Amino acid sequence: MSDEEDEKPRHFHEMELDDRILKAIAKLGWLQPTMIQEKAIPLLLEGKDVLVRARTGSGKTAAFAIPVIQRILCSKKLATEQAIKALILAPSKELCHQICGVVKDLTYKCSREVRCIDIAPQVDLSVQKPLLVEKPDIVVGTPARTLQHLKAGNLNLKKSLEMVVVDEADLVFSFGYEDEIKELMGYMPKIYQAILASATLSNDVKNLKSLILHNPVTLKLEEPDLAPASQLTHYHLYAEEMDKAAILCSLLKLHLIRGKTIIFVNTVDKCYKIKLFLEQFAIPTCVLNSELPAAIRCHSVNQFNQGIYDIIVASDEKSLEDPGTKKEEPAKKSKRKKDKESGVSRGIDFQCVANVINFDFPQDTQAYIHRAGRTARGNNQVRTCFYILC
Ligand SMILES: Nc1ncnc2c1ncn2[C@@H]1O[C@H](COP(=O)(O)OP(=O)(O)OP(=O)(O)O)[C@@H](O)[C@H]1O
Repeated sequence: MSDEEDEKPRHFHEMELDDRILKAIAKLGWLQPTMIQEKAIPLLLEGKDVLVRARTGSGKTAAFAIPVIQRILCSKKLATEQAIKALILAPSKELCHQICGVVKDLTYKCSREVRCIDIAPQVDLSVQKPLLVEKPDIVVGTPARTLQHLKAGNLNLKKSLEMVVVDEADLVFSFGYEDEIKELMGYMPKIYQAILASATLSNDVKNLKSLILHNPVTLKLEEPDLAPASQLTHYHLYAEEMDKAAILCSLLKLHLIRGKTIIFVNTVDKCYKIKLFLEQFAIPTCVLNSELPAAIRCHSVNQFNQGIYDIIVASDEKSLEDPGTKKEEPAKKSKRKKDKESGVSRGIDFQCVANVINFDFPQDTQAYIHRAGRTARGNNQVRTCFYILC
């Protein structure tokens, strides 16, 4: 094969995928794999352990979900018994909900053959037990929740499990899941294929890698952390703190900022202040923060994605925690309960976002990257904007 042919992007239909997966991909409107999917899917189909490092919004979820589904469909041809084949771990309830949604989209032509359940919602264990007794092919959950079911004897992975995926691996340890992951390993079979997906290669990911992966291939794309300028434009506006709300309101009212918009702030209180302020000027908004119950957070993201609201005010105070401080510090001022398993700027797939506004300055480069990563996602070629008010 010539170099030129070698460099040509591959198409999904060249990856020897089941027809039902290809039909689902076509229904999603994905014309060709993203760069990380093109590289990761063939390796995963070969059964290799892979550490997938690619920028936020690059399509990592389908990069691991497609091979997982393909492998299950293949094993179904021979299997006589229904069994749990894949476990997907993610650090927040929103992400688990989202991953399960992607799997469901990709299995819409084979939903009887490949069943997936999300055990992250904090309902009583006994409510989910009957679902697990049916042995769905794929179980998605947070490490803590999965461990609870394993300890309660509702889940038995030792005999049947073939694949383990950890999504947003760099967050798993910083969410305080280190002990749970170590304990979880005791419930795994000796041999399984493991996949770690992460937007960054932190020390936490390296620790997780040595804990979970065996002789892995590390896929680290040589690409910038942020979407290219053809997809994403960055602007900054200088403003006094007290003028920022009025400026924001004017930009929206004058339609200088158009389309679906995420406004990031650094605290939960600010989230409500901005919402109330904008609503005084008849600008409807919804809010997202770690003090909202999980079901409401998922509802807010759905409402935004369905276009019921064009503006969401999100506080990503979780990502502001020092990743080095693994243990949760006792809340100093607020008596309100924050959900440890919530994630706002990390991994959430807000759909068709035209603008991201940093009402509060992101605390560090990673926060900047992850906020920016809520827009210009996948192969979306529509130009989007990232504003900073500082
Ligand atoms: N091949 C593709 N073509 C077009 N769009 C795609 C493709 N694959 C995934 N997408 C879309 O790209 C968006 C981002 O995908 P995904 O959430 O998997 O990214 P990610 O790399 O996991 O990001 P993050 O690190 O923020 O979690 C989604 O809306 C998804 O539907």
